[in-house]
Amino acid sequence: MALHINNVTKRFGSFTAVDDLSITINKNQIFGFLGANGAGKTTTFRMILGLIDETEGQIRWNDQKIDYSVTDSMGYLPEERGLYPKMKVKEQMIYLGRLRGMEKSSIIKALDYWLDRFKIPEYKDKKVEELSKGNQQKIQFISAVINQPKLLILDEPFSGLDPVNVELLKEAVIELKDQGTTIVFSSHQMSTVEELCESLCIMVKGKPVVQGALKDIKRQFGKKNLLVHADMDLSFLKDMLGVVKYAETAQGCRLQINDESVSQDILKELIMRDGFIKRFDLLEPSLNDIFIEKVGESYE
Ligand SMILES: Nc1ncnc2c1ncn2[C@@H]1O[C@H](COP(=O)(O)OP(=O)(O)OP(=O)(O)O)[C@@H](O)[C@H]1O
Repeated sequence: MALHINNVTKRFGSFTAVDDLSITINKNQIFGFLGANGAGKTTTFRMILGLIDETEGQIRWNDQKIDYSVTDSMGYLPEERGLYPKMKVKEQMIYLGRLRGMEKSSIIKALDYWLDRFKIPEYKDKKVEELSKGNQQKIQFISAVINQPKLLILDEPFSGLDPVNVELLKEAVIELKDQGTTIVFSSHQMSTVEELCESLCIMVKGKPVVQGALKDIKRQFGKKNLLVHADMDLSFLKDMLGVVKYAETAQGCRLQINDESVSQDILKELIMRDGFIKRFDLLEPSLNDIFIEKVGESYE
């Protein structure tokens, strides 16, 4: 099972919101969509779900065009959350589950499971408007997964959640992946994307500017981070050849360097200066570094 997005473009009038996007997302994968506000993530999700038509190109789920015959096996957490505030959680879930062709008994069984999982069983008979924003979000997530979807699309699922609930949701996403669900999500939380996704795409103005497996993206980025903590004035490091960024932090000096070999030059220089070196860590670039460079260029 795979989701194929082939040369997809979406125009609204003369404005191009998604520009020649091609991606394959395999079964059991968690795929991340990143991009600045307005980059085209939500538009892509709506096309995947068949809510809007692509202007050019095609999207296929298991080689099939996405229409009503397959949407029962999909789950969607939309960016504009859409629960009925006056309806009780249980009634709402029964309504949404029935729309997807589920039996009432299996809806209740799944609802009980997820409410327990999210540690909110007491909200089953509460109206949605009585719940906090974070708890409403968990209910919205449950509504997206109540039918055990094969393809799950989550638009900003972690926004507005406290760190404990982010963890609960991350665990749920991993569990669904392990059970065979293909998950596509967007997020502005780089560390979460880094933890969950093997593959991702960074979009800028509708175009994919970075795409592929996270480990390859990091390798191709080339630059590395270096953390140096030593009993000496380290400010000379900012003038060394190959040092792109320099910042003093509580843990020491955090540098971005052009490539690994620069770290050897720095180490030699530190040894020559004869101060006590407490820490010298060569680190992979973070997704945040990559995002800021790639998306930042588009602001210039
Ligand atoms: N129905 C529409 N008509 C006209 N323009 C639209 C429509 N839907 C989206 N757009 C435009 O397409 C662009 C992409 O919007 P989209 O919502 O896909 O971005 P996004 O990456 O999800 O952004 P965010 O991170 O802010 O949610 C935006 O410039 C938006 O204004």
